Amino acid sequence: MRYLTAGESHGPQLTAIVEGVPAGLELTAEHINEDLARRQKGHGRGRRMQIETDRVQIVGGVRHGATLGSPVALVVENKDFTHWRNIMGADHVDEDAEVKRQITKPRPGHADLNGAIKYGHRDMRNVLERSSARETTVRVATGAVAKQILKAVGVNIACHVLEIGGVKAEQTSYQSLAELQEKTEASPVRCLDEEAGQKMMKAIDEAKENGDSIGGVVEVVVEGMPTAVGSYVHYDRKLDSKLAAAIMSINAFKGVEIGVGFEAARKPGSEVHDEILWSEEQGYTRKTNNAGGLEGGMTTGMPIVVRGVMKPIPTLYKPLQSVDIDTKEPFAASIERSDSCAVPAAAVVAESVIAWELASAIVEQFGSDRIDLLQQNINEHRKHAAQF
Ligand SMILES: Cc1cc2nc3c(=O)[nH]c(=O)nc-3n(C[C@H](O)[C@H](O)[C@H](O)COP(=O)(O)O)c2cc1C
Ligand SMILES: C=C(O[C@@H]1CC(C(=O)O)=C[C@@H](OP(=O)(O)O)[C@H]1O)C(=O)O
Repeated sequence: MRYLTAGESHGPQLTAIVEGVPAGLELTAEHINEDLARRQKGHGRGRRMQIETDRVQIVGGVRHGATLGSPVALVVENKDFTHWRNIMGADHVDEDAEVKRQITKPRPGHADLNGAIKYGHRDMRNVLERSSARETTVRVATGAVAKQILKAVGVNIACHVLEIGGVKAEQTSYQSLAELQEKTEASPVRCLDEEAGQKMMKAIDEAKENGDSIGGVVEVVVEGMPTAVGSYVHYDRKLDSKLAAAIMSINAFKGVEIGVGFEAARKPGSEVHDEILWSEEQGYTRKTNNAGGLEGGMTTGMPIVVRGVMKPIPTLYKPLQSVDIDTKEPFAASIERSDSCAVPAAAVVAESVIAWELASAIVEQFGSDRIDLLQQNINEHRKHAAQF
């Protein structure tokens, strides 16, 4: 499967075209809207989220709640566009100098300066409109399609927040993914540990009061993946490399860990590698899951555990120093609105991009035209792996 997205943050809409979705998959706007709403939530979001109520329009590839096998086209409208119609000039040319006023002051931590140099834009609005994380809206929509594929083959996925601004969740254990989902959905910071969640909210409020911003760590957990999905034979077919790239593709994400991740550097091999067990009922299992469900670029059948670190939001009310590209004079940027922390929202984005990679790997390995054949192939594969 593959997809492309198009659209600017303050343009009329975001669009995604998703190709290779098997025919016969149950898919409605409701499935997607649920995740779009989850992405909008979270303590620390700015005023833009009060303007938008993200809803998808499925404009291709689906009839009467099921996919056709043709490209699935998804649209999410930017309500804020009504305020930006003239500035964006998406459908007309406006010669009014005030309307076309250029952004010549690059914001540290954003794509502004590098993007302007790369594409030769003297007006950095031409960069920031597309580099904005507004695009994650349609990536969550494509992730919701992927989640329908995962659901059809018995794979469940959830996300939660482990850390914000140095406040760590102490209590991170849960009985089931359903419990994890339910509890974190009720938390304003998507954190399982209520007490830590309160402290995280306080940290966000304090950062905001100080004109600052904070980042954090999110975790995605996946259960029910068949064993031996992915490959070890080529760098670009290793599933762990695809998951890492997916996390790193999210705006503001600066690091990724799978399983024990960086902790592996501080432990001996005997405490890192997951010993192999076999039983009549369960087939092959592992004593531990330090590998986070991946070995040799393939799934082990144990839960997949991926974490990502998000840097603090770069646009600050407390201005950072930069240089005007026209005058070359230094200036301290002031801003109108921004999120002060988007870690809870970014957790949903992380869940979506991981869902996409896993569903793609499944479709690639087990066939792609019809969801019923895909289900049959996976059932066969599960039997093969258990009896192996
Ligand atoms: C859900 C989400 C919301 C974000 N909101 C903002 C924001 O309001 N203000 C801002 O400056 N950056 C925000 N960012 C981060 C920037 O988009 C990001 O730092 C920027 O595009 C530069 O990319 P890089 O940090 O990956 O290098 C957000 C990121 C995500 C994932
Ligand atoms: C619009 C979203 O996030 C935006 C991401 C973003 C950025 O620079 O990445 C900047 C802000 O946009 P604005 O400048 O319009 O307030 C956020 O609101 C969204 O998540 O849907």
